[in-house]
Order: sequence, then structure tokens, then C-alpha cells
Amino acid sequence: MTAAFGARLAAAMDEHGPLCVGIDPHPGLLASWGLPDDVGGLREFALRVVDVLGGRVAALKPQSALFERHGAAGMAVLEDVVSAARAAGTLTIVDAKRGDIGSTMAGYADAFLSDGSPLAGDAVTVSPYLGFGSLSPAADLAARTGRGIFVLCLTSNKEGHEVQHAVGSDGASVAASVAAQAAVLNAGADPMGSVGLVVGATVGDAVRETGTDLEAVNGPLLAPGLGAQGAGAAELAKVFGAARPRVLASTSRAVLGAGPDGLPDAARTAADEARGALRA
Ligand SMILES: O=c1ccn([C@@H]2O[C@H](COP(=O)(O)O)[C@@H](O)[C@H]2O)c(=O)[nH]1
Repeated sequence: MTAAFGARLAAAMDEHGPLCVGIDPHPGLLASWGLPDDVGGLREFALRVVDVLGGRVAALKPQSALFERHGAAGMAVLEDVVSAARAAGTLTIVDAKRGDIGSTMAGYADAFLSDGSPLAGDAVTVSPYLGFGSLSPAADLAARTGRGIFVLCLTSNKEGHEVQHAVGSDGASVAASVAAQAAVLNAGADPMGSVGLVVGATVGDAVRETGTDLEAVNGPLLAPGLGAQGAGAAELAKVFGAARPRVLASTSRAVLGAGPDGLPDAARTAADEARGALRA
């Protein structure tokens, strides 16, 4: 039986440091790598990232949107990325941000979390804005297959504020409520559970302002926003406070922009910065 995602991610972070590199094949990045913005360019770019960084970072995070924009052939490349990363022994978090009513969520869960699905990496990002309970099919299937989910909690974009800081009739903010429900699913897991949260490194004081208890979550905290979105080591340390040991810092364009030859150094520097910032 495969070990639970939380345990596998904790081991990968111990071995490689707390860095996840996003595979975001933006048209501008393809151009800067001298590649065409077509499915051939996409394939070369994405598989090169896996080839160079596989076995060097805790996780890779392919951004589904940038594969989907190439249609079915782009999705086939995403499947190849997941498979190549698995062969390299590197965890993948497919950043697809899926969320729907429970019956449809079961379909997304099958696609991204079931054994034998070519799109199933080790974890997938999901959106709780149809209600946290609507994610149950994904949380249940992830638990059964040793995979994980990352639930959007405090996203790195400024527009997330209007939804995530809103306060419900119980007096709790939406973000705090998402975190509390993740904590229930992770209760008792050791070294940590497989239900993670997405909390941007750019969110400033939002954790405190929303009363979100990240320490209680007992799951991984995926922190995008480093580099291209403006956050650095200082922001990372400040946002997460005492929850730092469970943070998986994530960066895409800032590392990918170094080009294929510069990738190893850029990833190493980013990993060192994240490790320094998150050392408790
Ligand atoms: O709150 C969130 C959730 C997800 N993301 C994703 O992470 C990467 C960030 O890319 P950069 O190039 O490092 O800015 C991208 O795929 C986003 O969709 C996020 O940024 N914020």
C-alpha cells in the first residue's frame, strides 16, 4: 500500500528542501526558451523541466490551464509530465483548482486522484467555494489512493480577499472555516495529513486578520507567490509564523525564466532561500 501523501511529501521536503517548482508553460516563456507556442514547444519545455529538476526538488506543480490551452494534445503532454515525474521519483501537484457540486466533483476526483488515471499525480489543487463539503469525493478518494488535495484558503491574488475574508454567521472568516475543516480531516495524522491548504506568500497579515489557525491544520501549506508575484523570503517567513515547518514554497516564472541551462542554479537558489526563510 502506498504511503499517505502527507508522509511522502514530508520525506521529500526533508530530503530536498521546502521548494516546489511550478511548470507554467506561458507563451512568453516558451518564446524565451526559443520554442514555438504549440504542442511541440509545450512538450519540449515541460519535459525538459522534469528532466532537469526531477530528483532535485520536493515537488513539481504543472499548471493545468497552460496545458489545457493546447487542447487534447496539451492534456496528453500533461499526462506525460505526470508520468515522467513519477519515473524520476518526484511528487507532482497538478494545479487544476477543480471544484463543483459533489456528484461532478466525483468525476474530477476520478480524473486527478484515482489509480490508473493518466492525469493523476500525487495531489491536486481544489476550490472550496461550492462549500467545503462538496470536496468530499476528492478528499475520500485521495485518502483511499494515498494522494493529497490542496484546498484554496488564502490565495496569492488580491481579488481573493473579498471572498476569503468574508465573515459568516458563526463569526468565522471563510478562510478560517476552510482551515478548520481541513484540520478535522488531518486530525491524528503523523507526520502530517494529506489535506493541504493554499496560502499565498503575498497575503501579508491575512492569516492573523482572518483568524486562520494554520498551525492546527496539521497538513502541508502550499505557498505560491514567490518571485514573479513579488514575495520573497521575508514575506514567506512573516506570513506563516510558527506554521513554517509545514510550508512548501512554490515558484514558477522566477525559476523557469532562467532558461533550460539556468534551471538547476535557479532552483537551488530558490530552495536555499525558502529553507532559510522557513527554518523555525
Ligand atoms: O493562490 C494561488 C494559487 C495558485 N497559484 C498558482 O501558482 C503559480 C504561480 O506562478 P508564478 O509564476 O510563480 O507567479 C501559477 O500557476 C498560479 O496559478 C497562485 O499563484 N496563487
